[in-house]
Amino acid sequence: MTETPNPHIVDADTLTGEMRPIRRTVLALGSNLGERMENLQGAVRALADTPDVWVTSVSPVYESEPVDAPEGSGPYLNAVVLADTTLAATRLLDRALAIEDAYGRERSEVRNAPRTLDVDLIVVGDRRADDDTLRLPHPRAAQRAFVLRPWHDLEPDAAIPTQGKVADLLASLDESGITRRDDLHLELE
Ligand SMILES: Nc1ncnc2c1ncn2[C@@H]1O[C@H](COP(=O)(O)OP(=O)(O)OP(=O)(O)O)[C@@H](O)[C@H]1O
Ligand SMILES: Nc1nc2c(c(=O)[nH]1)N=C(CO)CN2
Repeated sequence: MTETPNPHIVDADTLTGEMRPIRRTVLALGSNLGERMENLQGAVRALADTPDVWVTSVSPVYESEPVDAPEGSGPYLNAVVLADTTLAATRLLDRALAIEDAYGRERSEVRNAPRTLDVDLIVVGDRRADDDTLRLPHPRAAQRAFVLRPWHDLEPDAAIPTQGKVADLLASLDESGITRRDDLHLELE
């Protein structure tokens, strides 16, 4: 028997223009190659300049030891950006990848190779995705203090859908590898 699609259930990503809902998004930025602060600041500006994306806050900057990275990788600067968007999650991902490219990101066969800029989608509203090109919520965010700590600075009561409260997840992680850099600030003009 073939299933008849329920006309009352609408996939928000298929809606167009003004019909699309506004979604709260959490994006994680990282850089461990080149001018790290310039790369992160460029990413914040590029996100803020993206039509249909409204950046609402930018976290403090953390310096962090590379996690699961090849020998010789340098320390990262990490930060988190909160934004509202009416873009489909797939379009936001396209934009994130284009911003990485604009800041000299080279794609390597080596897993977690050093990079000028990484822009990861952590949460896009309640959107779930589970294929190679897009996984939401980000499957590794719950184990990453360099994502959760700056996010917690902005939203102490935040939660990752199905994975738990950011504060509780952080309590189970070793944060000794991350240091807040109060001498560094990302501007949100
Ligand atoms: N939530 C997501 N955010 C960003 N990229 C994602 C996401 N889910 C899947 N991807 C896919 O992952 C691919 C590889 O991304 P990338 O090389 O930046 O991974 P990574 O940052 O090295 O690893 P990690 O995902 O563990 O942070 C991208 O081309 C993208 O299609
Ligand atoms: N400290 C730190 N380690 C990492 C990071 C990162 O942003 N910061 N990103 C990775 C792959 O995305 C792998 N390891």
